[in-house]
Parts: sequence; structure tokens; C-alpha cells
Amino acid sequence: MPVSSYLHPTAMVWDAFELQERAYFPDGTEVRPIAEPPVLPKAPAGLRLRGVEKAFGDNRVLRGIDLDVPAGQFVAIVGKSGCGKSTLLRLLVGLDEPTGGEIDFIDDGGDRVAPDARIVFQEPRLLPWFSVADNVAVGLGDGVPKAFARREAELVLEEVQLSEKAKEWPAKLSGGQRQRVALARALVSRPGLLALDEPLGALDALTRISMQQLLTRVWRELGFTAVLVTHDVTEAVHLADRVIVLDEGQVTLDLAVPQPHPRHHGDPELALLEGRLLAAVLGES
Ligand SMILES: Nc1ncnc2c1ncn2[C@@H]1O[C@H](COP(=O)(O)OP(=O)(O)OP(=O)(O)O)[C@@H](O)[C@H]1O
Repeated sequence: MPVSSYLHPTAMVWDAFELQERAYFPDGTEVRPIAEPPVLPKAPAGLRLRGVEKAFGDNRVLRGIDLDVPAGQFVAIVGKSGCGKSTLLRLLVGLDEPTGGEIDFIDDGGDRVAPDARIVFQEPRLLPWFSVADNVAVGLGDGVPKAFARREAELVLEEVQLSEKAKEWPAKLSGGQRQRVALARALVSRPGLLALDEPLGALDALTRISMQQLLTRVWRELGFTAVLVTHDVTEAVHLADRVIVLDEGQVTLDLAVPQPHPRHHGDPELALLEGRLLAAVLGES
């Protein structure tokens, strides 16, 4: 039996790439040596939440969330401090379990698919003893051949416009650049869903605007589903197709943002939406 013929085809391509050996698909055809490894093809993953609850002891943080997010949509979640935004995000990416209800990942046709999500936090959480490229490759997990991981890291660093820093140490980067590395690490496995927990919250105003533009571009190019938690309603309406307001663990407003990209600061229609959102967050509507 040909070596590796029991492996998943993608794994065989990795083998061929890493070991420069002959590898075969299950039908016996040889895997051609590849100069350029493929970017992992992934479809966006939509979400279906039904009656999602989360309690910490007596503290009922999420109280029956029902939500449908179509594959490829960009959703922002805003709300007062402590209303449960980060808790909801942690449930979506599997960092915590709901105490009630169901969370399903779905495809375009509404069929359930395997959970496939990554998260970016406010702090980049990079490994200081790894280069930028190696930090990004961490996002592919263990057991991936080094040469393949290196190439994928290079590709995604190009997407976040940081190729020239691939060999640099994280300590040598600016705050915005570190956050771009964290974004690249989350995207390198081409997740179906990207969760963003205040990822721009620690950046200065100008860097924040350029990161918003970068996020929009990367989302449009790669096509994943995005769920962004932010305190900033201006940021929410600039990035998202739809903004959800959470209050005491319940959805109190679900607002579409139909404006096409690129969106401009000072756009009066966006300002109107910001006003509605702010009123809802403050409980004035
Ligand atoms: N691991 C935990 N154990 C106990 N309580 C928790 C835990 N995580 C969150 N909470 C509680 O859940 C509530 C919601 O917290 P969460 O971090 O989701 O709010 P948030 O809306 O993201 O707030 P912020 O905008 O300030 O980040 C808070 O009362 C918090 O104390």
C-alpha cells in the first residue's frame, strides 16, 4: 500500500510538501509536488442560537438569547459594561458552555456543521520568544509540518500587510502591529467564524481607524462570518452589517446597517443609526 494513502488528502499534500517524498491519494494517483501549498479552503459558518442561557451561580448573565446569523455576515454586539457581551462571545467560540439552550454552527443551507471559530482579544497575547511568523503559525495548531505552516503564515501576514515583519520579535512592534499579528494568528486556519472581543479597544484613535479599514478589507476578501464586541457604536456602524444591543443578558435591539462599504466618518445616515444605538444602550429608547 502506498505510504500515507490512509491519510486525509490535505495531510498528504502537507507530507509531500514537507518531506519531498512521493505521496498518493486513496485511488492510487500520485500527489504532485507543489511549489505553492494551497490556502485552506473554508466556507463561512453561520450561527443559530436558541434560548441560550448562561448563569454563574445565581447571576443569570444571558437570559434566553435567540439569534440567527447567516454565513458571511458581520455582526456587532454593543451594550453597557457587564451586560454579557464577552460571555456570549466565549460561548460562541467554545471557551465556555451555556447553562441552557443550543448554539449551532450552520452552513448556507441551514444544515448543522462542525464548530469552527477563532477569537481575537483586546490584548494580542503573543508569545514573546517566538518570531512574528511563528506566532502566526501557532494558530494552525500542533502537528502541521513546519514548511507548510511557514508558507500559510506568510500568506496571512501579507493579508494583514505585515510581511516585512515576519522575522521580527513581538517586542519590536507597535501596538497596532501586534494586534495585526493576533488577527493573522486567528485567520491562518481560515476559520468559518471570527469572534472579536474589543480587538481595537487599546489602540489610539488613528491606528484604530486604519485597523477598522483593514478588518473590513480582510473580512470582504476572506468571507468569514464575524462577530465583534465593542463599546463603540461608531465602530459598530462602520464595520457591521447588523448591530445587536444587549441589555442584562437579552437582545433589546437588532438593527440592520445597509450602507455599502467603504463607509465614511461623518456620513449622516450612519450618524442617525449611531444615535439610535446609543439611545438603546443607555436605555432611552
Ligand atoms: N467566569 C466568570 N465567573 C463569574 N462571573 C462571571 C464570569 N465571567 C463573567 N462573569 C460575570 O458575567 C457578567 C457579564 O460579564 P461580561 O464580561 O460578559 O460583560 P461585558 O458586557 O463583556 O462587560 P465589559 O463591557 O465590561 O467587558 C458580569 O457580571 C461578570 O461579573
